[in-house]
Amino acid sequence: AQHDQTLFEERHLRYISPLGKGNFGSVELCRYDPLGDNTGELVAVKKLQPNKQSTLEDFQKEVNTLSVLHCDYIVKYRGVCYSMGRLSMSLVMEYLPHGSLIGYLENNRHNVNTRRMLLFASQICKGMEYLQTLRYIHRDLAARNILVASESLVKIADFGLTKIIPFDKEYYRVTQPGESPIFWYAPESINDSKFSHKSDVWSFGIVLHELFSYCDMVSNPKRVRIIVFLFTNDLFMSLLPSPPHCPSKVYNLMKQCWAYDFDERPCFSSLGNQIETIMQEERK
Ligand SMILES: C[C@H](Nc1nc(-c2c[nH]c3ncc(Cl)cc23)ncc1F)C(=O)NCC(F)(F)F
Repeated sequence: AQHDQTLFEERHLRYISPLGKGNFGSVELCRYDPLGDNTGELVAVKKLQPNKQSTLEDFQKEVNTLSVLHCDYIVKYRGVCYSMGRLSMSLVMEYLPHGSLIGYLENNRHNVNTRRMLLFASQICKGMEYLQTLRYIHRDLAARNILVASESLVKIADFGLTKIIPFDKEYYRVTQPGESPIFWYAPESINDSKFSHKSDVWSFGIVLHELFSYCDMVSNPKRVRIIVFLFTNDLFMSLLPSPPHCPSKVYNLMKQCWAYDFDERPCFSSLGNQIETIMQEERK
């Protein structure tokens, strides 16, 4: 069947439109149409844009990472497409028409209620728990990197910064700090370039805040800059205030994720359980 095809021939990959720019490359909507009759499947194709940071080696790592991830809450790998005689390659992934969580929350405020946000949060937790079983750290968990598959399913995407934690350590120290927006970074990641499952948990707390504030906080960069200024100047980070109408139990989850000491932050399985409990109560 075409679905387990991992090699896509460039001549059948029809460009349709741009989707966006990621960490190291741009993603385009294409149709893989070997029959040439527009019956082929739509796919999201990530092309490497070599610049000072990103190299083919980084991109190859991203491809290798995604190709081994099999989880309902992670965007599906479809295969690769070589062009220019294997000199350049593209990553072919499933195309999810609802796009990223940021756009979805902005355009669907009315029908995204607390229960749906909790459902999305629990799915992101499950995806992160799965990643952790393989010792992967995402390092760029943010609403912009979450895809909406349907009104009841979200998936984690963009594994451009993902690293494997060495077997003998509980964290990964990055040599060259990238250009990722530090607003989602844990203190130890900003101060010591240290990344771990617990720094992903800190970012998850920010994603929870994005979810429950319909990504409003992100869209007013003034507030974001003030908070980043406070934070990067080693002043005590005034924790983000609770979003309007956010249940106090959910805000408490966020605050747990933002414990300054990473040992005090909950793990993803604990977060998942706490979210499930809150969901039960929301149902009553
Ligand atoms: C750089 C690319 N940017 C964008 N992608 C898409 C998109 C729609 N539908 C999609 N289906 C599969 C994929 Cl891989 C992307 C999209 N929409 C808007 C974008 F700005 C990206 O990967 N962003 C991370 C994430 F996928 F989580 F949104």
